[in-house]
Amino acid sequence: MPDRPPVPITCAGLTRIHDNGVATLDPLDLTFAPGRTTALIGPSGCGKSTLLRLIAGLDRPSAGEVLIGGLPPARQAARGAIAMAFQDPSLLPWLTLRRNIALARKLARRPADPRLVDELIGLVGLEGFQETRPAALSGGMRQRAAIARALATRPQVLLLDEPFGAVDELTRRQLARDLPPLWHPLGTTTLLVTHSVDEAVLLSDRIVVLSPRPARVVADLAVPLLHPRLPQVADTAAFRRIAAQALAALAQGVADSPALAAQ
Ligand SMILES: Nc1ncnc2c1ncn2[C@@H]1O[C@H](COP(=O)(O)OP(=O)(O)OP(=O)(O)O)[C@@H](O)[C@H]1O
Repeated sequence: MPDRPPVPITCAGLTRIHDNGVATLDPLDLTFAPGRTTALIGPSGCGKSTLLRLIAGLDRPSAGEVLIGGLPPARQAARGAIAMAFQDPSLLPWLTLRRNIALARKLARRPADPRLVDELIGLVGLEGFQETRPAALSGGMRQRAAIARALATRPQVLLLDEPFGAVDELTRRQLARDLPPLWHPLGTTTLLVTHSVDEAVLLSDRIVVLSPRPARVVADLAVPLLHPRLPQVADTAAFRRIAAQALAALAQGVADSPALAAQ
């Protein structure tokens, strides 16, 4: 059962213009419903990571605002409500895997829970590596450790930026099957950035397709497939139809992009 209530995320008129003048968001108006999982897909460089960083409170918008359960991201981050697993997991090199994950709970002001920590390590397939330091883990293992670390805080908001990028295909499928049941019962509002359309359909309740930079919403697709989803769902007509719609929207966004059309 959730011990903290599910929260919505609202982005209103959100723009980020970097110091070099690069504008990443068009501005964006998006609301993410409490407890739902949304996949964000879009061409490389369109602004997906920028959007996630703004929602995480790691960056500030040039205009507009993000509210999480009515509060600014920095306030929610300070109370340990937000957890992230990014492409390049920043595990502390001097701590073992178990201690890295336990520390995340401490930083999120959650009581120690060694059983949960070990359970998560097992679920991401790192059983036996509890006392190993990050340097002795492969890139894919470190990514899985980062996912366990994010889930260990029992967050209200979970931000996943290409979390399976360095993970092999079979392990990816296993994680896609095993991980969502960990955050669904908590009512975690989850955003997943991925380059894989199939991963987006498999893991999410909704897919937001973004255009090339500056990102605007090209399509907003519901994924009305029942949970839990076994990998075989990818062979169903409903799954393939949604994947085809997402792919077509991606292509349309690129075709309609003024920047690319001018090249
Ligand atoms: N700190 C920064 N300073 C200047 N430009 C930046 C900065 N961060 C990002 N950008 C630019 O903003 C744009 C969007 O970057 P972002 O990382 O958000 O894209 P993305 O959609 O996540 O890309 P990818 O799918 O390749 O990871 C890119 O053109 C990038 O060069």
